[in-house]
Amino acid sequence: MKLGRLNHVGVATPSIEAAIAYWRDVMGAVKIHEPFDMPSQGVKVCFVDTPGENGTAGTQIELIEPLGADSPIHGFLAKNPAGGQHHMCYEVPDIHAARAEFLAMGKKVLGEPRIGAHGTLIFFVHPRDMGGVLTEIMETPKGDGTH
Ligand SMILES: CC[C@H](C(=O)O)C(=O)SCCNC(=O)CCNC(=O)[C@H](O)C(C)(C)COP(=O)(O)OP(=O)(O)OC[C@H]1O[C@@H](n2cnc3c(N)ncnc32)[C@H](O)[C@@H]1OP(=O)(O)O
Ligand SMILES: [Co+2]
Repeated sequence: MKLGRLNHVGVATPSIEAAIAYWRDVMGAVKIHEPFDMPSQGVKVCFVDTPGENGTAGTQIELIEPLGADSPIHGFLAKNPAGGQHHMCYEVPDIHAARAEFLAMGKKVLGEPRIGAHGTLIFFVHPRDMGGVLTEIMETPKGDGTH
């Protein structure tokens, strides 16, 4: 595996609306994208841009709020009612090769690759096998790399 770009840090929240106010008013975020629902993934999502180097796109904060009774983040918020750092997402050039590598290392890969919030294939690796950090792997978006 070759460590790729940190695409986003996932932050779970009970309220994206309240989290937007925090990132705007406390943290001074200047680019907060429109929230959108991902029913297939059981979350509402909102991306907050952080500044990159020399005009390049920086890493994003991915705010996620439960959507529906089966949301995979209900358990996390039950343990962390105020929300908190939920996952880290790294880019790879080939999602299928990356998945095979994690499986070969005996890591618990969660489910099959599926379309994530940036419209490319993603998968997750269980925190128990990743130093306690829920890890998302996503295929690098094609195109100019803007969000
Ligand atoms: C896909 C759209 C978007 C994108 O970027 O494209 C997203 O990122 S959406 C993000 C939300 N979706 C997911 O997180 C899917 C993958 N997650 C899961 O399948 C579950 O959350 C899972 C299996 C990691 C945990 O499920 P659950 O909380 O129901 O299980 P447990 O409560 O039994 O937890 C087991 C064990 O893991 C610890 N845990 C749970 N969540 C996290 C976490 N986010 N970070 C670190 N550790 C976590 C939990 O404390 C338990 O530990 P233990 O020591 O066994 O008590
Ligand atoms: Co994510």
